[in-house]
Amino acid sequence: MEPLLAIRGLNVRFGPSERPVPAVADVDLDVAPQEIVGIAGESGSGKSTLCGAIMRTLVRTARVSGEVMFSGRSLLTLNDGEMARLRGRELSMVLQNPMTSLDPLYTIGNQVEEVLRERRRDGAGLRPGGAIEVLRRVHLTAPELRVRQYPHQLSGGMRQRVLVGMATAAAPKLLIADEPTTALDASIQDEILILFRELRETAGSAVIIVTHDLSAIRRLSDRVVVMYAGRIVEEGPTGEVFRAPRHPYTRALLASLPRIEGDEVHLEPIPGQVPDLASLPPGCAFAARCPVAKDICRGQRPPESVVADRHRLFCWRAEETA
Ligand SMILES: Nc1ncnc2c1ncn2[C@@H]1O[C@H](COP(=O)(O)OP(=O)(O)OP(=O)(O)O)[C@@H](O)[C@H]1O
Repeated sequence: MEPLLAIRGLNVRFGPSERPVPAVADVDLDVAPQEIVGIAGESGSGKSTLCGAIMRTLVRTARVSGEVMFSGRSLLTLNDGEMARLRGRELSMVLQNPMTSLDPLYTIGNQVEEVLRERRRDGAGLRPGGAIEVLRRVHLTAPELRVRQYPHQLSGGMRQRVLVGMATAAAPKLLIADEPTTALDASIQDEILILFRELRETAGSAVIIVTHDLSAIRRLSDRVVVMYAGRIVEEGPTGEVFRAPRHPYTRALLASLPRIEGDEVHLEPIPGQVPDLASLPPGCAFAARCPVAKDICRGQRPPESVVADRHRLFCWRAEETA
């Protein structure tokens, strides 16, 4: 099947060209229509930068090169007007902080209606019911009241529901959700994640979800992409990667999840620190922390190994980790 999103050779660099910070390096990634892809990795691994490059929100702060094909169009070369038309319609983003994504001066109803108006302008046949119906679909309580309220009158969980509702109403081909539940209570996180699944069912959307919460990725996504120091280190079907992770970094990341055995909680933090992107070693960026690294890992960048259908990793020890 033709991918909905096809990224090739994507590089994003911040900072001066003499001392660039390669926040995303040589990323190739496909997302199929209606697929849910989870992106995992420690803080600073380039997850948000990757999303920003797709949405083209970094053009003024970073140097972006490579190719991002979305639904047959090259996003990095579209003009600003064309990109603005895609955003919020075919391509939507839900961010961590729902307060900054909603306008404090307009009621919730006004803001949802605006999305619906744009859709009608695009000729979309919408179900009747308007904003109240949109809010009901994301299980917001008392939607008749909420449409008359302002963002500050809602809790964080309610605001995030509103944003997911607006994204659902826009029925984008691709929704990018960057840490969409981090600011929320644990009890609400699951409900928001379920909404992303519903978005796929009802609107046929594909979803890229970035999160520190590996268990959310396990429950929600079809495929998982693990990033380290700006590069993809492993990518594969979620069940397979969680059952049998191949990259030593993926293994370490999964081992760092809390495990409950009897009355005890076990977790093994990953020793060492994330490297400074401005002065990366020549080989594998994880080598300094890797329990199975050998000389070649420190000297040369590992090649891609395809270990199963759509399951690949970048590791000199790929054969031994089977
Ligand atoms: N505007 C910027 N200018 C300079 N460096 C930046 C900028 N934005 C991000 N970076 C750097 O790029 C690297 C990747 O950051 P990014 O936010 O993409 O990581 P992340 O994996 O999303 O982290 P987190 O999980 O904490 O959100 C970091 O080292 C960060 O310091």
